[in-house]
Amino acid sequence: MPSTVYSFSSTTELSGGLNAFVEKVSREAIADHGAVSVAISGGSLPKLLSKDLVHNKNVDFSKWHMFWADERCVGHDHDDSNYKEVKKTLLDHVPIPTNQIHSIHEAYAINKQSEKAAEEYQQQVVSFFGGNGSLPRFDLILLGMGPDGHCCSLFPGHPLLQEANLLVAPINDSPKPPPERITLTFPVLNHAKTVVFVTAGEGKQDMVQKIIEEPQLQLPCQRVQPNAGHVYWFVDDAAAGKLKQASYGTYKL
Ligand SMILES: O=C1O[C@H](COP(=O)(O)O)[C@@H](O)[C@H](O)[C@H]1O
Repeated sequence: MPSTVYSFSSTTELSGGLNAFVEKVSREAIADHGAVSVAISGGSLPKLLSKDLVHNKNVDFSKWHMFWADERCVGHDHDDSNYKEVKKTLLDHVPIPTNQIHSIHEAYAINKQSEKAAEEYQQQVVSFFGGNGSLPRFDLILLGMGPDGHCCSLFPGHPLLQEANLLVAPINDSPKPPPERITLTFPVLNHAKTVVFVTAGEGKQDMVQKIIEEPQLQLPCQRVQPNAGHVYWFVDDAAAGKLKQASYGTYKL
């Protein structure tokens, strides 16, 4: 099924729409199974997500379980840390219980032991979802889009795009620094209930156009196609600047 694209006149409007959408996903997940499993990536996303969400009293954050869609092998207080950015923008302001925040093993990350970090993180994912052999099904995966079309730490042309067994994979040659990282893999992304890409700014408009209107390119973001879920794009008008009008609509609750 094609993804749904919502474009907003500004990043302020985008954050407002995303806030309303996340509130709805959270409410539905809690009504269905009493908890919300969320995976989030880094970059520009955490700030766009958190602007209004941190003030939203209709979201029951006590039921949230936070995971990272990808993480860099650095300490939690390093400026490259996706954990640090999410902590600063979101976790420091909302009441998610600390034992429901699933971050990368810091010692492995500091020592750039990406294989061990990925293995340990996969174990955290399996422990939460249950290790009965079935794939984890996240309620919500929030992703950014790199200007080259990457998502998580899944880069164009990289062998990790073919990874079919691991849930969490190490990478030691990320073309975007730092080179050592861990990432959720496509089997996990494509088993999620809801995946939301969030991207803004004119610098992203060429890639947004390619991803939405040229599916044959098979860029990493285009390979996110949950088999029983849906992909949404939340973009501002600057990022949507090269899309045909027919490719997007305006989000209304
Ligand atoms: O390296 C990364 O980049 C992407 C995109 O970041 P953005 O700043 O262009 O939004 C991000 O989604 C990913 O988590 C991160 O590790």
